Amino acid sequence: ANAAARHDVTLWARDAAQAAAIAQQRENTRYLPGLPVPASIDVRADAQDALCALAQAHDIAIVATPMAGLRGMLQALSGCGVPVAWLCKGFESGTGLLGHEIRNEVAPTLASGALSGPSFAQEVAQGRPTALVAASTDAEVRDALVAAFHGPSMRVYANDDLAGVEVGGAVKNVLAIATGLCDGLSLGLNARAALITRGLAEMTRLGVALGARADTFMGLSGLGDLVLTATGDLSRNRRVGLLLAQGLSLRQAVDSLGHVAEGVYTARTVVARAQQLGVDMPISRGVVALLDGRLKPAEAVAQLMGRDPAAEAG
Ligand SMILES: NC(=O)C1=CN([C@@H]2O[C@H](COP(=O)(O)OP(=O)(O)OC[C@H]3O[C@@H](n4cnc5c(N)ncnc54)[C@H](O)[C@@H]3O)[C@@H](O)[C@H]2O)C=CC1
Ligand SMILES: O=C(CO)COP(=O)(O)O
Repeated sequence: ANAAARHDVTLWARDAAQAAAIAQQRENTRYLPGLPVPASIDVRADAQDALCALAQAHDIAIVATPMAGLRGMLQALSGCGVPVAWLCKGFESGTGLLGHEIRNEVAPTLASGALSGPSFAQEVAQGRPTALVAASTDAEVRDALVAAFHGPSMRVYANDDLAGVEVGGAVKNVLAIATGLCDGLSLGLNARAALITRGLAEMTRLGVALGARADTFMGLSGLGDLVLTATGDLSRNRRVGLLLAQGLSLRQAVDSLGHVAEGVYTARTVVARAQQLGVDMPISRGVVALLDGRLKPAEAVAQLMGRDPAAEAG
């Protein structure tokens, strides 16, 4: 809706029935109920092999699937000659790859990037003020994203550190599960601030080891999205933590959301990649132990607090 105020926008959905319902009702009742889909947005469900033609009618294609759908969408859109940006935040299950690493595998020459930062979809759709980061190593992609989305209710900042922006978006989901758990166990505001701050430190360590710049993590996709997701009750990842603290099983928690909580699928990869690189990520490790059922919520907290003293930096 934000982009549609100034540009021709086509919304493509893989599910024809859902596309028809959105087109007719002018509302996505399943995923964003109560928020109008502007009449100017053309809603379609063309076959996937017709996606290229659809993309070529526009300046940029935006992929808004969970991480699990990104590979297929990049395959479908590679070779269309249209820049592509994804909104997904996470590491791909199975391969453990970030979005740009998937792109390197399936479409290495595709002009592409990520649009990320603190942005609950509901608030964006309501037109509330939001700031995003357009990340790409390709200046034309950054410019295309700014041209598409920068407007009265949305500021879009450019950043060429795609790896850093992607690590921020992926790791904050894992840390939001931890913070939801902390709040669900009523551990207090001191504990929440400590988790967010130490979480930012471990996110930054992993990002720098993966080639990102440390300052990126002080920006919108690092600190910004971490604060939003860890403290905002609209977050699905935070809700997973809150529900686990109430004693629900992981399956019950995930099923009750009705939406993807990427941190659940990303946590193991974060820890595995950190271990390969010799990076210590105690909070993420605790989340994985909890998700795997190896620790109960209170035991995960005790393990975190029981570690040896350490220097704050480094
Ligand atoms: N909802 C939010 O506030 C924000 C979400 N994101 C990220 O965007 C991504 C998508 O999130 P949501 O739209 O909120 O998730 P969602 O669970 O609400 O909706 C996912 C949509 O993708 C479709 N889908 C699922 N698997 C697919 C696949 N394999 N191929 C194609 N389509 C598929 C579903 O049918 C559904 O329409 C996630 O990576 C999330 O982290 C980023 C910023 C904000
Ligand atoms: O990424 C988001 C906001 O920037 C959405 O977070 P959740 O997926 O936890 O709802």
